[in-house]
Amino acid sequence: MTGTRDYDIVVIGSGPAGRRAAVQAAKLGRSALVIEKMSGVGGVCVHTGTIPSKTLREAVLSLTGWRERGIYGSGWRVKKDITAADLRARLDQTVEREVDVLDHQFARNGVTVAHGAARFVDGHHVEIASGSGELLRVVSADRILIAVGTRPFRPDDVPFDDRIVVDSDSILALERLPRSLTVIGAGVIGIEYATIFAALDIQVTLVDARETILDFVDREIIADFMHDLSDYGMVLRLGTRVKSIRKNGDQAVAELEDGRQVCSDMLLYTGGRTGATDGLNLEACGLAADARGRLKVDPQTLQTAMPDIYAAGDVIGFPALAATSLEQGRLAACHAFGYELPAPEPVFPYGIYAVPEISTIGLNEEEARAKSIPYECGIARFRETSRGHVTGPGSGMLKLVISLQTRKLLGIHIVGESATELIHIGQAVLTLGGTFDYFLNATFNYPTLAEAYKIAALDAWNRMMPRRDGRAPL
Ligand SMILES: Cc1cc2nc3c(=O)[nH]c(=O)nc-3n(C[C@H](O)[C@H](O)[C@H](O)COP(=O)(O)OP(=O)(O)OC[C@H]3O[C@@H](n4cnc5c(N)ncnc54)[C@H](O)[C@@H]3O)c2cc1C
Ligand SMILES: NC(=O)c1ccc[n+]([C@@H]2O[C@H](COP(=O)([O-])OP(=O)(O)OC[C@H]3O[C@@H](n4cnc5c(N)ncnc54)[C@H](O)[C@@H]3O)[C@@H](O)[C@H]2O)c1
Repeated sequence: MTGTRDYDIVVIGSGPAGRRAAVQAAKLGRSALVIEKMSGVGGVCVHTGTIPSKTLREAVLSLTGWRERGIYGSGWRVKKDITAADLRARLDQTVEREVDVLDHQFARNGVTVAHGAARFVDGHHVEIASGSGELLRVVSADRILIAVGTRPFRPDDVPFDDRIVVDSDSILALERLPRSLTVIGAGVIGIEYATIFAALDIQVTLVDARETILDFVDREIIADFMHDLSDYGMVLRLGTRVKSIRKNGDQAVAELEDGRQVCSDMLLYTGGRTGATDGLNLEACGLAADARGRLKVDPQTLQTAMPDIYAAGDVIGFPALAATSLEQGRLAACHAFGYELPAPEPVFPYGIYAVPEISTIGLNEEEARAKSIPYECGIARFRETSRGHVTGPGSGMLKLVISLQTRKLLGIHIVGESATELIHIGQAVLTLGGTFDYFLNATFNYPTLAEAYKIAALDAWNRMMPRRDGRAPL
């Protein structure tokens, strides 16, 4: 405790932004209290978002033997009759371990955790209430960080019952595996779940009002990805809005604006998320959220309009990733206690844990063209790497976008096995301002998927090099 207030910082929410901020404050010798309304710490990230969805994906890939199907054939299964209980068992175990690690991290660093819902009394006081609304205590702090995250957007006209019509929270309580699934919303969440369920041989229909999916990703990568989706037999209904969703007995029925109707055993609605600011009584501290419950901050410092109140993580909107939320939490805590950090890297990677994975950083080909930057691309197919043959994943590609003027890497785009890990090799070269010559000259372990970088660099080099016979480059 410093001065007259109870804590140096009170952090509302224990997701990636909140937990990183609290531990950072403690490392700076400050007293920190984390208020969390769920019974376990970790936030949406650990309980309903990142970790559960990635665990489900991993459970599905191991139990179905997905990665070995390229070797043993499409009928290969590690376990026949996979049940919802099989998936939930792995889910519960992973979440429990994550919570344990975080509890221990807080304890080791002297961060106090209070369970209950936080609500502002004024700019330096917060009350904590129990689940039933009973006031437990009021705490004061010099600084407050709002890291309350988001929750699934649930429109009033969608008949959610968390059994047949579910959102990305309630799908995790899955009691049975449906035979058919409709996913409304082909954002990152919708795409990840659609492909995870398709890998279980469940008939999936994916619906989105937009004509195209994942518009921030290089189109050639998406074309490769779409090819895999049609290989699963996934039905795509793009460019059509959902007019109505209803239940008919044990089926969900979605009426589309183009007149078509989709019936399935389960419907997953993933049409975006809303900032969880409504219960915070923001007026009491002089703040207001926008129509989607989000707060505005100074991107350099993460201060809100009230300088002693910071906000970080999904509650401040784009890019709304666990990865970026962690960094924002650290930045906010450092600024709050007088340690100026450089602003976050403007270029950061995206990892989409669909089946197959997609990962991307920097400019894609369409963006390079729109900016009139002269560029060349280098492409490697995973089937060109020996590792691809040894381990099985047949499909996948890595694409480099390279400046023709400077030879610097402008972007890296990957679809396929381990894309979210492989991207970080390219990220290091790109953010350190490296040229693609690094990949031309470096020796790679063999056989590896990372070798795809070298193959892609050679591909670009072949096209950029003047030919001895005077003909145009290949
Ligand atoms: C299905 C899904 C998959 C995802 N996959 C990925 C991924 O693969 N990679 C990635 O980088 N990101 C992913 N994300 C996004 C990632 O989960 C979020 O970016 C991240 O969790 C945001 O962290 P946060 O710190 O803002 O808080 P959150 O994790 O949202 O947690 C906020 C916490 O605040 C608590 N809280 C809210 N209001 C109060 C209150 N009044 N009092 C006390 N506590 C309160 C909540 O109970 C919650 O525990 C995914 C999200 C979803 C939904
Ligand atoms: N791997 C990752 O990094 C990861 C994974 C999951 C989620 N996330 C984060 O979670 C956030 C939320 O993801 P999301 O997928 O819920 O939201 P989103 O806003 O990205 O996507 C929602 C989609 O639903 C569509 N849609 C909405 N209403 C519709 C309707 N009535 N009919 C047809 N289509 C409709 C929209 O066109 C949009 O494509 C993302 O911004 C992302 O940052 C990240």
